[in-house]
Amino acid sequence: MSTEPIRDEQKFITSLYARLDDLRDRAEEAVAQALRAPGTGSAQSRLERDVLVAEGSGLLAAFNAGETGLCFGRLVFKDGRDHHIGRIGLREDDPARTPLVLDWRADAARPFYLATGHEPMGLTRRRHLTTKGREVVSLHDEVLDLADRTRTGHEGRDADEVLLAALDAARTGRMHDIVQTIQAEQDAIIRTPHQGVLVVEGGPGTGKTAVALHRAAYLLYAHREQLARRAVLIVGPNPAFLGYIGDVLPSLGETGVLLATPGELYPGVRATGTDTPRAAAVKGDARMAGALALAVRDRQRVPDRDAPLVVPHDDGDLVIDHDMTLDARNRARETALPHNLARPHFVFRILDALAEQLADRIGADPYGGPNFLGPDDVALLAKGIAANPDVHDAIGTLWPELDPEEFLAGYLADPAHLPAEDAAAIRRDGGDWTPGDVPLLDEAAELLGRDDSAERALQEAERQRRVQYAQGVLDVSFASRTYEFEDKEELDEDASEVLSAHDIIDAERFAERQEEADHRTAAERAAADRTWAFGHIVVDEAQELSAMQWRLLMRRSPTRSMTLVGDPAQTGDPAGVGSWEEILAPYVEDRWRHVRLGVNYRTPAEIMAVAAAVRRADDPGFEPPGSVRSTGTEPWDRTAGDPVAAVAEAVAAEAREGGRLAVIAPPALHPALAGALPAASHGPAPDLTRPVVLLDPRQAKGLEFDTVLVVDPDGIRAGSPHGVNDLYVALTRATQRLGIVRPA
Ligand SMILES: Nc1ncnc2c1ncn2[C@@H]1O[C@H](COP(=O)(O)OP(=O)(O)OP(=O)(O)O)[C@@H](O)[C@H]1O
Repeated sequence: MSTEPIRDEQKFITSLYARLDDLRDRAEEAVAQALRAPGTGSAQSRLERDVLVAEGSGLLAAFNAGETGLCFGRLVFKDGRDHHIGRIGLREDDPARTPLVLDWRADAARPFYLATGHEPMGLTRRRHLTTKGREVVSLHDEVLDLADRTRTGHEGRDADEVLLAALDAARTGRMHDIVQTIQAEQDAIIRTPHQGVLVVEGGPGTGKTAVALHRAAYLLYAHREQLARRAVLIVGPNPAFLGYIGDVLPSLGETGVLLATPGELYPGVRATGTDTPRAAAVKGDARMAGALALAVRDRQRVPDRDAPLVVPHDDGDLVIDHDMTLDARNRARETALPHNLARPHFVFRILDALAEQLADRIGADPYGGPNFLGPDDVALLAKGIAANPDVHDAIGTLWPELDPEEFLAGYLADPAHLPAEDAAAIRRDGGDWTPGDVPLLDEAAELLGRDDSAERALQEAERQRRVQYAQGVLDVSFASRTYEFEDKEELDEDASEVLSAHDIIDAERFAERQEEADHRTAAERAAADRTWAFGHIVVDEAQELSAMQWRLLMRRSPTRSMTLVGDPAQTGDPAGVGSWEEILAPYVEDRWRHVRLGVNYRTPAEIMAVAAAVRRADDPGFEPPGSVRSTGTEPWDRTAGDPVAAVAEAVAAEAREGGRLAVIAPPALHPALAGALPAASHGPAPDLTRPVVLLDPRQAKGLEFDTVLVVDPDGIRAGSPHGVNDLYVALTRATQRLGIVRPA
């Protein structure tokens, strides 16, 4: 094998890193200088500093991402074009700003993922470069033009060699990006236009999570301005999963993303409680929306005919009676505003009616003539009544101002408008909020509304002033841009300055940053704002979400720009919704796209056969996704009188193989197993980077390990209404070896 091509590539890679170092130094210096600058303390100087810091920080994140695997591919075209492909794009420091390496997301990089012998897309050769640190360790060439007789000695026998090496690599407890080996079917999904709802379905290990994350990175690249402002939200099933996937986007240079579990989507509330499966199912059901709406109406009361409210007043008692309240309530409800926003209508109506009542009494002509009081007198009376705190207290008992948390706590203590057994399942007096309560709090917040009109008007006027100001500063910055960061289609010169200040920050966001106190990114601000509208939402394990959680998420996505990935065969949550049609019809009818991934990249064929047999017991026609590889290692299956001791023994034996190992067992066995496996990480947020972790099947969702031991499969299956799905999930987590331990 010739070493010359490796030497040549090494020379190129070394020069590329020199360029990266140079750009990084400059960006670092720009940030440091901006922060050091004394400034005048004026709004103008603060804005200028923020432009520089934002620009420098965005570039630094991308440059740091480039440190590992900066360049991993090369495309040689028949027409003489020759491009290197990398994690980020960089340009030469010359007047022509010659592209050095293309961003993997650029259109020109697509043949790297799509070209085949049948459809070479103009390529003669595609090269995969494998690097370790800054050193080129191997090359793998694919010749796509059979007429091309040049040979480098690095032509592989098998085009999938690079992919298989990636799939076979030992796991680290953290998901890695797949930019070097994205498959054609995955590439198409990653680059699907961002408008509308895209559902990505596929069995275990088909790369749904990987594809969803790369799609987020692609959309941030293709629509940077819009998405940097509105932020991208990624929803995953539990904190361990979010930790597992948390490195992928930063490794692609993207940081403007908020990762959250569904239980974290109501700012200010930490859902630390747990619901019974029955309570979770009731709370997740769409009927809860109706029940809560009725419960809010219950708080809009009318006194009985024979029990009006009487408020003593200087000019005689004020009587708030049935008819007066009913009329005020109807008027307020007719506004169709949320409870707290309709409240002023109710209040004014009652105050008017009371003023009339008093006027009728005081100014009545005993001889039946017109009232003695003129409009000014009545207005004065009304003013007096409006200033009377007792009147407001009385009105408050009829139409109180309500806070979502207080309201929901009250509702859960005595749940109304539900069948008795459902109400009993969710009844709770006090205690911690649960993930199932979060969408109910959000629903309550929607139904109640917050009367912040005065506050908003003031803020808006101030914001407009700042936006105008910021636009001026940005225009100055745009005119004097200095960076050569290549980020887009190489031929599209105008679009190549994507990471200049204009793209990282626009006038609106920038103006917001002008407030000294608020230097947060869009993602940070989104995390704190219940009414935030995200630019795009990715939902992983989407089959787990309840109807109520969907209502919450759809409110966060008014444009319905969403990527939903999931597998109905893996549904574990008792509140999970049955079909995509059922989930989506209320929001987008049938206007959504559905794509499937059909190849299992994780689980070897031997393990998949065992997992599929479990499902076939209930569903003989069940077809799992085909595994891309087999390892020749058959799973083992043991019955043991002392399953805990058997697991400890098996863990010790498997440890010799190295890599990461997970013991997946029903929660009831965890205390005993944790005792027998002192080195295992376990609990609500296990450390997945440890060599051994102990998980229950729900925690294992979305994760993968070199070796998996499934303990008491029958117990897992019997453990919940979706037990068979939980077992299927547990059995499909291994990339190399699977063992099963059954209690005798
Ligand atoms: N094109 C690819 N190149 C390299 N690795 C890949 C590729 N596609 C998927 N993988 C790997 O396959 C494994 C499974 O991918 P992923 O977790 O995204 O699957 P999934 O469909 O979300 O699985 P599940 O539904 O079981 O959680 C991961 O290790 C992922 O990195």
